Amino acid sequence: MIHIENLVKRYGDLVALNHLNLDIKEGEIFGLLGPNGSGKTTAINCLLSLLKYDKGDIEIFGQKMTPDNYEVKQQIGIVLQNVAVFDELTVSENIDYFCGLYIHDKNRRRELVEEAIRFVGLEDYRKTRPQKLSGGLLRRLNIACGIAHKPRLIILDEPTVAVDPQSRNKILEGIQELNRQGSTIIYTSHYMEEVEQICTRIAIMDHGRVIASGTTEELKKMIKTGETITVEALLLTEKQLQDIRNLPHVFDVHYEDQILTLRCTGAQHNLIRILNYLQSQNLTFGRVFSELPTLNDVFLEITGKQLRD
Ligand SMILES: Nc1ncnc2c1ncn2[C@@H]1O[C@H](COP(=O)(O)OP(=O)(O)OP(=O)(O)O)[C@@H](O)[C@H]1O
Repeated sequence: MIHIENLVKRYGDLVALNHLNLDIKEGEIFGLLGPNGSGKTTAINCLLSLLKYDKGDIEIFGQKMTPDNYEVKQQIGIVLQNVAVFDELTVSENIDYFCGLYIHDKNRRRELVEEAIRFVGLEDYRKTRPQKLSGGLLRRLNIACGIAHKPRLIILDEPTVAVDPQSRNKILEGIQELNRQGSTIIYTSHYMEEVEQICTRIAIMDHGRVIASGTTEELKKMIKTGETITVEALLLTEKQLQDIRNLPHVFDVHYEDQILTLRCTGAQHNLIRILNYLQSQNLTFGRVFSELPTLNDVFLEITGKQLRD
């Protein structure tokens, strides 16, 4: 459905997109995950022909994307980072206005506006003006305006930045429902938990390039970490740390502020082995937990830095 090939975008000397390649299929909730400044917004703006790029090709629905390809643009719903609604219109009127750009039948539009209001949970605010809405509710209105006409493709650029948990859940549920109803979704975020929760396929970006892509499971299989074990409150000597490093399947040991973090390859009994060792040394310890790899581990192993840096 979307094909991006060798996309290069420079802002002066800064290379914001460095030969970006992406393929997105119909029916996906496709997550574009990357730290701030990795090029997600630039990629979306180029995709929508809102921004000129230096090199590369973009195809949407099998057609070359150009600034005046209105046939393609008609089928895309956009929710950008900056809220763009009219202060002088109410919640319903705003949604009706944006929906009216695509749907001319008044009765059909009434249904769609009502559905969009329910989608984002703004039933109690139909007649409220945007200035009276909290940040989270305003973002929900922004989303309703972008999706009410039920486009074939919906692009959301960091829709949950700075929203309260209730609004965030409502937004994530709404996106999944839109996808069930037939829209393909592109979702950019630097929150890996969100991307992991809703996206069917993910591309991880860094420095304007895709550094890994696949389903969450596929991404996690690309890395060495199979399990991360954390043990709280210990007093470990250098000799003991060395013993721990030498335990089978342990490949990275970090000890700071009396918290021991071990990264192990996927194998059975890693936790038992470390607990047995601690017990054999008569060491006291507090909470112990074992976690499966996260997308942050994927990012960490590929780039050497945390996603949240
Ligand atoms: N108009 C601009 N002029 C100059 N540099 C820009 C401009 N817009 C973005 N950049 C730079 O391009 C790079 C990519 O930015 P972009 O906004 O696409 O990243 P992002 O992944 O969307 O980040 P964020 O999550 O902060 O939105 C960054 O280094 C940014 O500073």
